[in-house]
Formats: sequence, C-alpha cells, structure tokens
Amino acid sequence: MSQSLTLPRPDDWHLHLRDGAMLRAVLPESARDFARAIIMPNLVPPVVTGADARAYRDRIMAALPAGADFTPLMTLYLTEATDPADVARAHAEGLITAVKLYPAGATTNSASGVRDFDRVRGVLEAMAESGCPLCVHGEVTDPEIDIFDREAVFIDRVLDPLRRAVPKLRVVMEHVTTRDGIDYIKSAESGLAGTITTHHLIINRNHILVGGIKPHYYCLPVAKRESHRLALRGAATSGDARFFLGTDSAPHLDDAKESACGCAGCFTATNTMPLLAHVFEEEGALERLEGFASRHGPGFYGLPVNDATLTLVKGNAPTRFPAHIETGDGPVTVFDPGFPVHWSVAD
Ligand SMILES: NC(=O)N[C@@H](CC(=O)O)C(=O)O
Ligand SMILES: [Zn+2]
Ligand SMILES: [Zn+2]
Repeated sequence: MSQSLTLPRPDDWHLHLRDGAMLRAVLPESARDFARAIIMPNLVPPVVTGADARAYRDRIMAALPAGADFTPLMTLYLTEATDPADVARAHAEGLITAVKLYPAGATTNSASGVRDFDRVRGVLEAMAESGCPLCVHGEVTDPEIDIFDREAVFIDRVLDPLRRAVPKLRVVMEHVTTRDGIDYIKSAESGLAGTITTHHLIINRNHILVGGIKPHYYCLPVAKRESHRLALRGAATSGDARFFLGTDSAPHLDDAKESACGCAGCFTATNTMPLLAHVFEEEGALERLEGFASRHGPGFYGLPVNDATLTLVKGNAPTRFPAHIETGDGPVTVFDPGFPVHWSVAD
C-alpha cells in the first residue's frame, strides 16, 4: 500500500552550508527539498558585516545547481564590535533576515561570539526597533555547569534577562533540546519561537554513548535524556506555531568527526523530510508536518508560505539514502536514524 503527502515546499530555519568545496557538496542536498533556509554565519572567519553577508550570499548563489529554486536567507554573526547601523542597514535592504548570537566558546566556530551581553545591548535595541529577529544558540559556557544542563541554565541566566531587558526583540531559540526550553517558549505570549532539529526528534543521549561512542550522533546542544526527546516530539507535532523546523544540518568531514576530539554536528540535509514524515506518522500527526516544516516558520519571520509543493511518498521497501556524500576533500556521513524509513521525496 503506498501513501503520499503533499505540502507547500518546506523551509529550513537553521542551516550550515559552510564554504568552498563543502558548500558545493552540501548545497544541492538542501536545495533539492527546501525553498529557503536561514544560513548560519559561523564561517572562519565569521560573517559579521553586511558586506560579508553579501559576499557569502553571492558565493552560495554561484554554487547553486542550475535550475534549483532556493533562496538563502542570510544572517550576521553578532560580536561585541557589531555596528548597530550596519545591522539596521543590512536588514532594511533585505540583505539579512536575522542576527545570530553565539555565546563565545559555546559551539563550532564561536570564538568571536559574545562574552559580555551588556556590550551588545545597543545592537539588540536597534534590532527590536527594526523588527530584525535574533537567533540564539542557547547554552552557557560556564565550565562549572554540566553540559547536559547548559540549555536550562542559559534560559535562566541569559535568555530570560535579555528578553526582559529588550522586550520588543523577537527571538528564536535555536535547536531546542530540553523540556525546559519547550516550556519556556510556551510561557511567552509573543516574540519567542523555537526551532527543533530532525535528529533531536530521533536520538537521545543513549544513542550517542551506549554500545560505543557514535561520533555522528554528537552535536551541540548535545542530545539529552529520553524525557526531553519526548517533549520535543510533543512540541513539534502539537500544531503550536511557535515551533518550526531548523535542521541544524552541520556537515563536518568524517576525519574531523571520527577523531580523538570529534567535531559537533549532524548532517541531515539529505534525508530530513523522509525522516520527519516517519516521526510525524509515528506520533499520529502526519497532517501537522505541514505546519512544522512549511507554515510556522514563514509565519514567525513574516514571509509568505511557498507556492510550490513537495510530495512525500511511503513505499513498501525501506528507502535507501546515501551513507555519505563526497566533497572533494573527503566524505561527510549522512545522519543514519538507525531504523528503516519507508518515506522518500517524490521526483
Ligand atoms: N550544531 C552543531 O553541533 N554544530 C554546528 C554549530 C551549532 O549550530 O551550534 C556547526 O556549525 O557545526
Ligand atoms: Zn548552535
Ligand atoms: Zn547550527
């Protein structure tokens, strides 16, 4: 028996495309299924000015396969030296869609991030005025705080005080991984949303650590215990418009992940939509995938829902996804959910 589901073409509200050979290898994987994506600015060096964002957008457009229908929505990497006027100009021109806050040292390429939040108050106030959203990597970096608690502590120590200090600022809590994060987003009347990744709906911390360490399941924020994964599933499949898809597809070469000090990031661009169909079907919420992947994100960002459509089909045989993609510099492993998936994207 075959089944199918057609939705408005989805968007990815949190994506790492990198640069150079990696960009050319991973961009087609996202452009195939997604119409737009919020492009993370954590390159080396980071995308900090409007001019940087313009140049990066040009490199992405140059790397797009012929005939692809994909729009990169650019972001700036917030530093303590960010000029509020440059942000305001880039946003007014439509060059950027959001600004990204990385606490310094929290994740991959975050060394230029923010240490002293008072130093970015002026930029945040200008963004609140112009309606430019702030996307946040929500983890504290205090070495005293256990890595599994870093998201919950960030909410109390940083995010909530920041939102109270700049109440009109629109904030996206990226890659929520805890029940605490879900509850915090639900507690806000307006101006706060959360992205949820594909892999955090699928794995908990046992998947990373039981039976041998699995570097391809290691990402930041690190997957938490099962009760948190269930809270994420509940939120994603609830129909609540404050939650939408941000894959956080974050490619690293296999050599960099399968290492004594492996990089954080799961590469899910290739198979995200079939995996999500599997998860939503498992939760008895297939009809809500459209809200999560195609409608809630544009709603928050004030953009139109895509006119084009994407069709997912469920076949009798498990779908065969590539195990890895080639970049020219080495392979990147595609996220393996560890169970058979019968959904695929129709041609
Ligand atoms: N999510 C990750 O584990 N890694 C991301 C950075 C990030 O989104 O925090 C990356 O750039 O590799
Ligand atoms: Zn992050
Ligand atoms: Zn990310």
